[in-house]
Amino acid sequence: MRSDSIKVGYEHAPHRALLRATGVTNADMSKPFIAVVNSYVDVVPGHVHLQEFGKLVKDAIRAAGGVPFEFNTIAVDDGIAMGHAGMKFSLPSRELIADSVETMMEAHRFDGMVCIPNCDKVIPGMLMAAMRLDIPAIFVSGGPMAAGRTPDGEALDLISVYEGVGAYQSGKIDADRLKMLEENACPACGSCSGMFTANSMNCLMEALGMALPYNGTALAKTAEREDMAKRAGALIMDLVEKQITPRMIATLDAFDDAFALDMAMGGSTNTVLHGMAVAHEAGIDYPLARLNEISSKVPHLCKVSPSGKWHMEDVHRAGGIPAILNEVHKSTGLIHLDRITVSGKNLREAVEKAEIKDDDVIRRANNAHSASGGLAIVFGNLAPNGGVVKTGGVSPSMRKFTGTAHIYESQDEALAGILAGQLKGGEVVVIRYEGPRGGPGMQEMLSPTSAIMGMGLGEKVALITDGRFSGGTRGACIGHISPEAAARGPIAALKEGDVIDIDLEARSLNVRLSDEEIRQRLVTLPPFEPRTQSKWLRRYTHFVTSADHGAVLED
Ligand SMILES: CC(C)(O)[C@@H](O)C(=O)O
Ligand SMILES: [Mg+2]
Repeated sequence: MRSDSIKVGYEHAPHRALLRATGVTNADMSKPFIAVVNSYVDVVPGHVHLQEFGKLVKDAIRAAGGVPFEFNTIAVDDGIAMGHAGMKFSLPSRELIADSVETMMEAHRFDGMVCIPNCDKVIPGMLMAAMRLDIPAIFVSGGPMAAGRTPDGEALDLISVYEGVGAYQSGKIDADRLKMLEENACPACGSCSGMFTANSMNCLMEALGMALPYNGTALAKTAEREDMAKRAGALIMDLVEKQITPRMIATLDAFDDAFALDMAMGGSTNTVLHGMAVAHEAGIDYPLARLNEISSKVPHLCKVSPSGKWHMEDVHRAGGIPAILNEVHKSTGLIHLDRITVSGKNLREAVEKAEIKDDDVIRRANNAHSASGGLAIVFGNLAPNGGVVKTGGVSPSMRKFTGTAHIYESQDEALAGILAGQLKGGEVVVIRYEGPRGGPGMQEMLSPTSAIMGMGLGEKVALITDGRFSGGTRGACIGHISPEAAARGPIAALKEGDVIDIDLEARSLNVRLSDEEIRQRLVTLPPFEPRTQSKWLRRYTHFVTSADHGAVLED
């Protein structure tokens, strides 16, 4: 066992002395040492309940013959970090989590790990570490929050409040309504209840094979979720015994299946960024353009908030991720069912018998929202290396749009301008210098996109950025534009009033300028100066790579 290198032999008497002081007994010394990688923090509703949740896992490990050792990662609450300088730290926290899990696992030679993520960056951070280490691992998430309800029963979620801000600013709702939204949108612990980034990633882990069936949809603090924790604590012992490791599970076929699910369920655009980063750590160079090939073959079957009225509890009730995967399998033949998963069984075991129990929530392929998937990658002279859009969240009238550039040099400037009523309609809002290096930290633009929707401008303006979006963003919003402005991508060449053409069917994003004009404009720009005094973020800007490679740090 890996852990023999800290607990076997006379030369490890000091190590054992220390382990005894933590409560390890003589009998424990011959057992596998299992890390419980928790992410309990008080400030995130998706993590506030994970202390007792982690205990369920530890007890199960011990009952199955292992010795559990729990440690914690950080967890950023994107919704609280949103709309101010705090959001610059969100994506970089993913790298801190990956590196800290690697550090703890390597320093203490654990034999396996049960990872307990839930919200946005914690899932990819832990998954990146699991792929990097390639030591037996299983994931069990903290679970989604239930949807909120207005006093008359209308479903609410965090995005209702974000869009409420724009509606209040433009006089569409009063202060009492905004207060009601604030008080009712998030009823309890769990990851915010729509198909936002946390739930998207927790669902993708089922398709990847790194989490048990229903990991993405069984609500937090339910008997079903707690049973999943207990099963994960027992299953890690089998994975260690059989030496089934993450890279044996998360193969290229597994990533293809995860992105096929993403297309069918209309996941957050962040799944593209994080999926590329996790694949990179698994040693797989996943080409961004491959997503369009998958999107063209996989129907969009499920519209969950912000793209529709359903929430995770509805998806669970309707059959969950296994039911979506089964419908994709039956209608496209694309899903690789005979792949091993952390359950010790093949994907087929959970998927083939799964039925759709409510075909309003999970549509059948012959009645899909669209024949192509809910995400797309656009290319063109503004995005030579790609841009990402959640097509499932774009209204039909905005899938083809031409507008004049209204340029903001930062998210803060854009939010202030939008809320001050600067937009009239017919514009393409350009928010630049918010890429991985330029921001730095590639902020999510939920505040500006929600303000646009809340002010009723969603059918009148589009928005493009080298930053990224929240899973709660909807509308004609294209993000992750690569190369970013700080890397002198063409988005840096744009001037106020330039005419921009967006065509989602053609997967294109272009400005009506010649290549020579773009080149001329770029060479006149001054050298880029990092825009942060933060020591950590300054270091981050030196190592971060482009969004089309997952914005990972250079190896
Ligand atoms: C605040 C949210 C909804 O978590 C957002 O940050 C996301 O990425 O979905
Ligand atoms: Mg987020």
